[in-house]
Amino acid sequence: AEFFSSVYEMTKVFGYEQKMLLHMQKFLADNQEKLDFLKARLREFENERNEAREWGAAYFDSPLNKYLLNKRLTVDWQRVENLMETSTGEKALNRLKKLRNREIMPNKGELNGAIDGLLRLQYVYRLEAKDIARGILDGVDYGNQLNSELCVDIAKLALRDQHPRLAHSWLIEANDRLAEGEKDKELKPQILALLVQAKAELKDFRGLNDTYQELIKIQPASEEHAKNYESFLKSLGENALLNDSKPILEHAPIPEEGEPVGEFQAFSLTCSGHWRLTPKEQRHLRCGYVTETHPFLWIAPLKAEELFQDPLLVLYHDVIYQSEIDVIRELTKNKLTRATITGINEAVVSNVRTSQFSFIPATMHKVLATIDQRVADMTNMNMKYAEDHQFANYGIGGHYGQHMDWFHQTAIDAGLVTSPEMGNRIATVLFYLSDVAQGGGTAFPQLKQLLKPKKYAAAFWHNLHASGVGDVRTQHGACPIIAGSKWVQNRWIRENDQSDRRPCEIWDDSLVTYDQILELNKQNEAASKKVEQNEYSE
Ligand SMILES: O=C(O)CCC(=O)C(=O)O
Ligand SMILES: [Fe+2]
Repeated sequence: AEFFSSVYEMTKVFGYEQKMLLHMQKFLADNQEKLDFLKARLREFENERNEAREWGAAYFDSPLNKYLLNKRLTVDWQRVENLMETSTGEKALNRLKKLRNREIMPNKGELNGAIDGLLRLQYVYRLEAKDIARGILDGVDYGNQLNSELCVDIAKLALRDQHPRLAHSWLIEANDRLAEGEKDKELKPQILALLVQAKAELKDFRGLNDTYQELIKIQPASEEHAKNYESFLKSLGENALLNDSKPILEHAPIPEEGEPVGEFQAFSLTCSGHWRLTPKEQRHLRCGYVTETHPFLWIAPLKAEELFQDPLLVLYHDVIYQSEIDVIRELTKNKLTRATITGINEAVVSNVRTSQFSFIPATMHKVLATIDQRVADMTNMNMKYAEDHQFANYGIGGHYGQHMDWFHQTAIDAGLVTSPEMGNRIATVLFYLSDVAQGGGTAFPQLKQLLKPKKYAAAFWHNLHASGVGDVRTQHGACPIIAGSKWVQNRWIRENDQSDRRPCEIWDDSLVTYDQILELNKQNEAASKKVEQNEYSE
């Protein structure tokens, strides 16, 4: 059902839960009625016995009493037994079960998916477990509390997904949140055992030892713990620095200028706003009205905001209307499916892209054709070779990791690209069909740009160099949603028939220095001379 990847699905499920509540109420009412009846019988029987006791031995002298006792022990008790035997509220229970077994309902795997989403939010936005457990997400208080058991569940997944820092912070939180009751007494050794594991991965050997000692104090007989500890000591070998104590930070420090940074890390730093352009770097960027591309624009100019010049990245404001969005919502109703990414041999469902999407051809509705005319005005491109309109909805925690929109040759060769004859994706127009309450921006790590979704706006960028080579600087992704629901529309424009719109060049404009371009020209000249010579020699 993949319900966690879309708020749209989540509202449906939420509606079903309302019905489940009603069935549970019915179940309770039926059972209450039964219990009330049984209680009344119990009191009746007790009264009769008390009366008998008052009579003493004389009780059995009365033939009437004999009869009453017999009647009770046969018919009345039989009735009670029968009633006790029947399962009450079965109908309500079956209805409840049926609802929960619906396709759309979340399953255990999706519970993990929801925790994954939460961990992603924590990692990307550098949130603290302490705050999340109190219901505070990036400064906004949602007022819910996570108990110790839930914190342990989250920690387990964090450990499994190689986030020992996050696991560590969730375990500390779980420990702080232990309550008095029996249930939480069982949790304590579990928490300590997991802490030992996390501390081992974080190489906090001193802390590990201390935690282990605490663990065997409350669970001395556990062979499993002892075995884990043994094998851990062995793996450390000679160099076990058991006195090494390390303060454990919940998040890795922000990398310094020039330090190597992983791609997902760079994407995350852009999402969280830690990577951004300085005012000086942005000084040459302009905002303005665009009127040149179509005479109609003299009446209704486009509002353009330049975000980057090379590669070109522009944000257009107010380029789609509520009436159009209403049509789109109607067109995509019940058509969304879990998004996939292009894998090695096939499209695959992946945690890298958790959203729901649908492709709709422009011929489906005249509104889509109108939008395309506007896209042509915005981009000065020929829309004849554009893909179908793609609509996507992201739920809480939903995201799309860093990627390039253009196709790698390997994907084309493997036959994974639809209509490869239309060429590569020369440009993208990404419409924002909703605002997003918190998070959910579009991040371009290489350009240090974070676009906050703004309803009715659209981002436009070139994916390819003028030579047709894919431009790696256009790498981007959808940051995870903290709160709200995000709707976007993608227009992917292909290379075909654009030569009069964006003339191609033989050099690759990723070669930023002029010297490099001259060098490439020289090579090209030499190569073409060689071709000429070959032609003459034939
Ligand atoms: O939703 C976003 O912000 C970006 C989506 C995206 O990059 C894509 O669908 O290719
Ligand atoms: Fe994209």
